[in-house]
Amino acid sequence: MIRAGIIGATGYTGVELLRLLLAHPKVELAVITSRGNAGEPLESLFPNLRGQGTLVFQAPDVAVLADCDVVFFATPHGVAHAMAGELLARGTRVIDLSADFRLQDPVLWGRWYGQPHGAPDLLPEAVYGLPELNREPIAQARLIAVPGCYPTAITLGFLPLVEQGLVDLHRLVADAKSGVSGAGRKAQMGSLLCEASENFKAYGVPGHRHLPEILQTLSMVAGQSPGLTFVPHLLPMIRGILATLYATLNRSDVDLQDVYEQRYAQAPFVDVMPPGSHPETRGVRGTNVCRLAVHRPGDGDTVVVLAAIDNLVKGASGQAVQNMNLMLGFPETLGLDTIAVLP
Ligand SMILES: NC(=O)C1=CN([C@@H]2O[C@H](COP(=O)(O)OP(=O)(O)OC[C@H]3O[C@@H](n4cnc5c(N)ncnc54)[C@H](OP(=O)(O)O)[C@@H]3O)[C@@H](O)[C@H]2O)C=CC1
Ligand SMILES: CC(=O)N[C@@H](CCC(=O)OP(=O)(O)O)C(=O)O
Repeated sequence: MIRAGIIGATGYTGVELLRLLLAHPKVELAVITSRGNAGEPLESLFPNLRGQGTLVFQAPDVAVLADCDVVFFATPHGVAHAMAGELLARGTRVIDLSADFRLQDPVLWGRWYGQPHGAPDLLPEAVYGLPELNREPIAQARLIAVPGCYPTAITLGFLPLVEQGLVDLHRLVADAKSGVSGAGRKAQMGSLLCEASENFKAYGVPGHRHLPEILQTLSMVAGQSPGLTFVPHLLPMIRGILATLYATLNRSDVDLQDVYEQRYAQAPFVDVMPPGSHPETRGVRGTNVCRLAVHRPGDGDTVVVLAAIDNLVKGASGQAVQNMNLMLGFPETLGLDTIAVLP
């Protein structure tokens, strides 16, 4: 058994990690942290987890966490900057769900996140934890930057087209919709029931911090910088992201369905649906699966890709566990073979 710790176990991605790791056959959950609820038993915050052992929340303390083989950061941006270096120095692997190590350029990170990068010395060893792209580097890594939720759906959707140079790189469009849990559990006006229900809106049109993250990956794959218009929206639901992606084909003699099926043939968590399909968020709710469908309306030169994920699972905690499995040499799907919850 490996010993795991979760920093920020009271938040939405933290409790999703709890749900997955408590059921993981190779993991002993050793430390769960909360600053405000230290000393409280697990079930006092999460009654659904009553009966799942005797875990008690503890204050985040590197000396205690360093006894773990792997520590997950399910914390706001900047927290992993401050603590990851010491954990790594003490031999603990780090899987960070925040954006702290996603951008390779610390100056660019500072511009988008509004604070100076707190651990630029660690960036060279951080591996971007998208298993469908970086399976081998992840297996060798000590420090993983788990991709953001929108970047997971959008990158997986565009990847086959961009890798094979099938589309005009300067005219990519990602129209993406997220449930409210994407904003986290902390109190904020936009997440209130009266604000977020019976409403549907776009946000971040002038620039969202996931844009540089998506561009970093697609540029690396394409060998040049693409042009991407990314518009996120907030949907009146709790979980899920649906990304509708548009691109202009630069050749017409290609079987797009075959391209997608071949690209993801070895990816256990990417489901390329049959031609004509429309993936939906409830079809992935509670699972680590990204469901994709590729369309070419009217056999024209526009390709439309639909990508559905659960933002808290494939978009965060499930993907983090998938990374842990690869890092520790476990089967990639261990503890993640859950079936979607309806409705
Ligand atoms: N929600 C989502 O869909 C996704 C979120 N992410 C990222 O994952 C991270 C966590 O997100 P989410 O779970 O939504 O956030 P929440 O706001 O729901 O939870 C954050 C947790 O971090 C803890 N925390 C806050 N500040 C500190 C600190 N200084 N030191 C230690 N712990 C701290 C809090 O616990 P306490 O106050 O009890 O200590 C809280 O439980 C964020 O970086 C987010 O951007 C990534 C992909 C998707
Ligand atoms: C609906 C919603 O608010 N979603 C969040 C993104 C989810 C997230 O937390 O991503 P990071 O890990 O990159 O911060 C947002 O748009 O800011």
